[in-house]
Amino acid sequence: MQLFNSIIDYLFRSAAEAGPHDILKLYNPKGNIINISPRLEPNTPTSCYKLEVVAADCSSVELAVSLGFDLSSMEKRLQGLEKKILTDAGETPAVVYEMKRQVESFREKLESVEHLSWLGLFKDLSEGTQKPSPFYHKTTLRKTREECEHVREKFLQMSTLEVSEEVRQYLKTPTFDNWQWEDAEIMVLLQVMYSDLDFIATFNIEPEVLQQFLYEVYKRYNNIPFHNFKHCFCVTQMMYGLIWLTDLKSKIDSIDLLIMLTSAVCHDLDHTGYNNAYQINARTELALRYNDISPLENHHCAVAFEILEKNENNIFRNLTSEQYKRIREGIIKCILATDMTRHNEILNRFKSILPVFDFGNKDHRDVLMMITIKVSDISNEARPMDVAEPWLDCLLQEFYNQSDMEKLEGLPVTPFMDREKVTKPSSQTGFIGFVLLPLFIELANLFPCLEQHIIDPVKKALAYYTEMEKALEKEKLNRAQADKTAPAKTKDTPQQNQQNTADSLSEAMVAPKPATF
Ligand SMILES: Nc1nc2c(ncn2[C@@H]2O[C@H](COP(=O)(O)O)[C@@H](O)[C@H]2O)c(=O)[nH]1
Ligand SMILES: [Zn+2]
Repeated sequence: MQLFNSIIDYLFRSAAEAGPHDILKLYNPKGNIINISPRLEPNTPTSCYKLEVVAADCSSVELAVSLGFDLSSMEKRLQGLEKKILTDAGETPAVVYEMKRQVESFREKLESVEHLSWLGLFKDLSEGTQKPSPFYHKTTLRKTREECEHVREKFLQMSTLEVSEEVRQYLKTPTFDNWQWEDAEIMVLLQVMYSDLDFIATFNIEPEVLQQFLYEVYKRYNNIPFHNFKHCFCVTQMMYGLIWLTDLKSKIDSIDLLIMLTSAVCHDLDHTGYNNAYQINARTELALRYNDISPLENHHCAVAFEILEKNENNIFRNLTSEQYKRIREGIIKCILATDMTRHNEILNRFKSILPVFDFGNKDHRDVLMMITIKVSDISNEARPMDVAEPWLDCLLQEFYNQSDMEKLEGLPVTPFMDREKVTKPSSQTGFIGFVLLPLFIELANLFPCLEQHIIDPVKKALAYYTEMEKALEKEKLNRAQADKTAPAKTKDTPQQNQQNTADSLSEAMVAPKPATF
């Protein structure tokens, strides 16, 4: 029976992707908690059990240490006391019931997600604001007023300075290194883009209005690892680079270019660090508002137009209503196109028109604009390795945060975000090979000059991560073999393990073989 119970426990843990110390709660169709046991009635599609994972073990040693007492042993003592009183007095006194209620309520508090952060079981919150806690969507997500004011002041001071010709040219290339620039400087660089594409003169955009618009945009990007203001800048800067590299100015009109650049600026406004799958599964306010249809992208777009609604931020305020209508329609199309679930649909549309592509055809231009924002959005790997790799770290940090939260909340865990399944190389080889390159190659089919700028570096990145993946696999095999052949051998220390992996990696990196596509 003991063995049976363990197997059942194991099965439920595996199904829920719960860790060995997580608490599993099983509810019957009426919503009552029931025991997980071999005697459970089979469920049916109309009478489902609900399985909930709570990632805290109230009987764990760590918890007892952090609380200063052991909740489980307290419960046992209470049970013993209750038994004794019952035998002595014949009935359980009210005070015991009250104590039991208090212990139960405390246990419930401990098990709820909101309270795990202060226990420090999952994250050291003293790490500082650079690394947000996994609970950042509930706490530190928004920028503070002081932070915004400080950046605004700096930006306004800097915006009167002349940006050198050297920087202006560098800004037009995909090799641009965003990590060298702080947020106020980034705002100046965005201003330069509007200016050097002649938008200020063509659309009569007052400098103060552009500054106010950029400031509002800055404010509405959150302090999260990846989808932050620096990501907004990188996507916009890649879009800007593509416009120059392909000489789009000579092929399409300024309004389309203005749509493309502004869409990139606004495309992830107020991202909370949790993707659409999470929004939908967690039934967030956004998913409810947008009926599960691209909730994030709809929100980014709505926030953009909310900003533009205010006259003092409205960079399009001197345009005719016809022009405004066209811009609004274009921005909505572009931002909605960044939902990756539409990737194949948009790519296939582009592929079908490529053989007859006509810059004079509005439908063709619309698809091209969607493709360029998509390329810009996922273009980190087209940048030099020392610029791209930190972005991957940021992305994985955000992914892991989401999957941790999904586990805590008992939601389906997004597989490509699971820290137990995804590594840096495994994340990139699949993404580059199946998503990024096929998309980039099609854009380069229309503009062959892009080959050296965006395809070559991406191929290098793929080769790099393919080798890294092989090295990690090799290291894993070596370790498994060593464990098998020398079971009595003392285990490597974490430092030794790290050294072994580093040795395998450097061995593999010396002569990377080009990957095949
Ligand atoms: N594994 C990787 N996934 C990536 C990378 N760059 C982007 N992405 C994924 O695409 C979406 C882009 O859309 P966004 O509008 O949300 O920015 C992003 O969320 C990731 O899921 C990458 O280098 N590797
Ligand atoms: Zn993005």
